[in-house]
Amino acid sequence: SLALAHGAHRLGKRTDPMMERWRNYGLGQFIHWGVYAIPGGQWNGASYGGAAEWIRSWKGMPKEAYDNLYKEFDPENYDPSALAKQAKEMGAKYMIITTKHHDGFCLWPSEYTDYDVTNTPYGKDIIGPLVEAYDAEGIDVYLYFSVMDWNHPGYRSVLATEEDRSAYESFKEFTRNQLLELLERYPTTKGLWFDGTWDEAWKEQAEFADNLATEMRKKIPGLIIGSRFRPDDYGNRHFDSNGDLMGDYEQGWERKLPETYEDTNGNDWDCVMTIPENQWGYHSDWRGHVKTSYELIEMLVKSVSLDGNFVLNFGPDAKGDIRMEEKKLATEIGQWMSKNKSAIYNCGHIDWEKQDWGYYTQNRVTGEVNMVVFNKPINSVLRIKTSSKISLQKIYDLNDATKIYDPEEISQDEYIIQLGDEELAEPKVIVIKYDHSKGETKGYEKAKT
Ligand SMILES: C[C@@H]1N[C@@H](c2nc3ccccc3[nH]2)[C@H](O)[C@@H]1O
Repeated sequence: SLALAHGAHRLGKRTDPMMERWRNYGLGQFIHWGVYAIPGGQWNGASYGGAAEWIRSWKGMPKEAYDNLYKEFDPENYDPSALAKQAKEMGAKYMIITTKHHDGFCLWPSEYTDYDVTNTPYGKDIIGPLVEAYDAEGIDVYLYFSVMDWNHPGYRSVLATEEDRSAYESFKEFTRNQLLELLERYPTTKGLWFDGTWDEAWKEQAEFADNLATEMRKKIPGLIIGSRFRPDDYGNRHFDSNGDLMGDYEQGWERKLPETYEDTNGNDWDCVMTIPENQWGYHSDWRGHVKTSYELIEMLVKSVSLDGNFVLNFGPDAKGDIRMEEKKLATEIGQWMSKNKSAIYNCGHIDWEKQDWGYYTQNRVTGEVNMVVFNKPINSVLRIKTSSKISLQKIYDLNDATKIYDPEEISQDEYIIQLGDEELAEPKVIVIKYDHSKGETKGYEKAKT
């Protein structure tokens, strides 16, 4: 393998308590909020077809107009504790808030730029009260930070000239200052979620990024930083030139999910997901498919079944209100979570053969296996193929203690259980207690073919 000065500094998963806590969250909330919520995807009577937080890049949005929107930022309905309570009700264990998106507008009072909340009619820190409110609800806070910053004069996507390079040095110093400032102001932050690090200019900054990550972890020991921050010595990102993950978890699943455990390379990972097809910031005109609570619950369960966390995005509007569709989904997901959280929190992958009826999650504390059933077969029979040499002790409906399932062994390590006749009204969790006692099997002979 290549000798890298700034590649992966650790092989395999982090095993410290802060990362164990992260690994066991299951469900998180993303919040995308900024001045892009003011136009909300519309300008001059036209609707932007892209992601609302990218409207500045749209030819229908004059840059001058966008860059003055901050003078209108005055979210009179902003209510951090209401947001935190809603997240609690949904069952989120952590929250990621955009401190600064690609446009460079800072939701905290930054010493290093005037393009921040202090120069808006609102005039106050947005981030601080949100951190306090979520901490008070026991929901861990992570800070989203976009390295790409369209507002900073020193920002470059490519370093073509000497002028670019000297300007970019001032941008790097600015970036370091802002990150250290955020950790200083919000020391209960558990980690940083970096974005906007795909530019060629940044891919040349292996040493700078590596040193900055080290410096940030000196300020907050154990700080959790994903794979989207650092480039390696050769400009490779997420995975270094030896194919090793750089960062504490893989941050590559944006609006998509791995299909199999192999797709995860056995790493920790998160999936960040929008409710519409592709809107992170508030867009007043959601086009196309808006996901239902069952679709989102299936994505959550699938993520946990493959050892990942599922982070669902909310985009408050210009006044700071959460739109009706998001409120409804938070409530519906919360209703399911309130009855089935033991199949999500502290759970992860088990290498039993995936079945069509749904997903397995294994509780890392109790060892119990959860069958999360989404698809009831036409014959109401659920097939269970376990790993070898285990014996099933008890199979029961998580939400109906009177419902015990009697497994019928149909071949080596293969069983079936019979569901009742009733239709599934919602994803059903069936719990399997098992142990490794030498299960006596009927000594099935494999067919000789
Ligand atoms: C988490 C998501 N990442 C940002 C983003 N910018 C992109 C540019 C190109 C392709 C995908 C992108 N996602 C989105 O604006 C959102 O913040």
